Amino acid sequence: MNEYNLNESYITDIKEKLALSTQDVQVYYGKNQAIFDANLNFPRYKITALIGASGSGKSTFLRCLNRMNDKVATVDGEISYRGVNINSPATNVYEVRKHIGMVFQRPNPFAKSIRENITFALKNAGIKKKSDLEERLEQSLKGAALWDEVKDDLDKSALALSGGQQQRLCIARSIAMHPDILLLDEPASALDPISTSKIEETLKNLSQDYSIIIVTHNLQQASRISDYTAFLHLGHVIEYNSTVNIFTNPQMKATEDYVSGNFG
Ligand SMILES: Nc1ncnc2c1ncn2[C@@H]1O[C@H](COP(=O)(O)OP(=O)(O)OP(=O)(O)O)[C@@H](O)[C@H]1O
Repeated sequence: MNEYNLNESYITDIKEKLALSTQDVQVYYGKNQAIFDANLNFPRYKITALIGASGSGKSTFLRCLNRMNDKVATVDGEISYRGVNINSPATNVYEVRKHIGMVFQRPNPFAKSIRENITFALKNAGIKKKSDLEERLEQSLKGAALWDEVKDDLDKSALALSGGQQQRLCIARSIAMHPDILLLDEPASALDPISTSKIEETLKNLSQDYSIIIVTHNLQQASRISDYTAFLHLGHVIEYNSTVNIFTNPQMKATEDYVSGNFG
């Protein structure tokens, strides 16, 4: 395996409005440190991809951004969202997740109807009026490009949908809560190429209204859909730049090797 200097990095300065930023984030699983000094600024209404080899810490880092690591890891440092350090123990985790939603690798709809998958959390959040629920249902299914396929089957089980449709339902479930930021952990890796391209198109459209951070193994996917890309190696953010620069003009040897397939 090639040896790279983990203390050198190239992190571009984001001049746009920010959705979220991390300062000196360190993550430990017991005594093992999985993320080292992550300082990243995520721009608003853009898609940022996290790339890197297996075990480089992409999912660990993503999961910090809406406190999903709370019970499994120790996360030090600050994660700033609208002027608040959401990594502080004083911050209400449920409140954080209303603003920062997450979609996982495997589609995980509830074993309920399509309608209930969307309305369940809304009802829990206090939205009771039928017309409001119906409006959110339609809006979010349209946002996830699923409405036309399911509008006549809203009371059918979500589990009867295809994998790709289930994943778009999970995206709809997330956006129904009107979050600001959407985190996605390899949302298309379990899907066929047609479903993958539908998800990519959906995310591109959603980035007009949401700030999106996506973990992907698929370098073509990162270059197709993201505006910025962070390359992680062994828990270190080695390079962060516009996606065009990461793929055509990488500043660090490790990034160059990774994007050109000469890594490892
Ligand atoms: N729940 C956990 N407990 C202990 N160690 C973990 C846990 N989850 C991840 N790790 C370790 O943290 C490091 C980073 O793992 P992580 O899953 O974040 O990497 P990744 O880049 O997302 O990998 P992949 O692409 O394979 O999903 C690895 O060394 C992994 O073994």
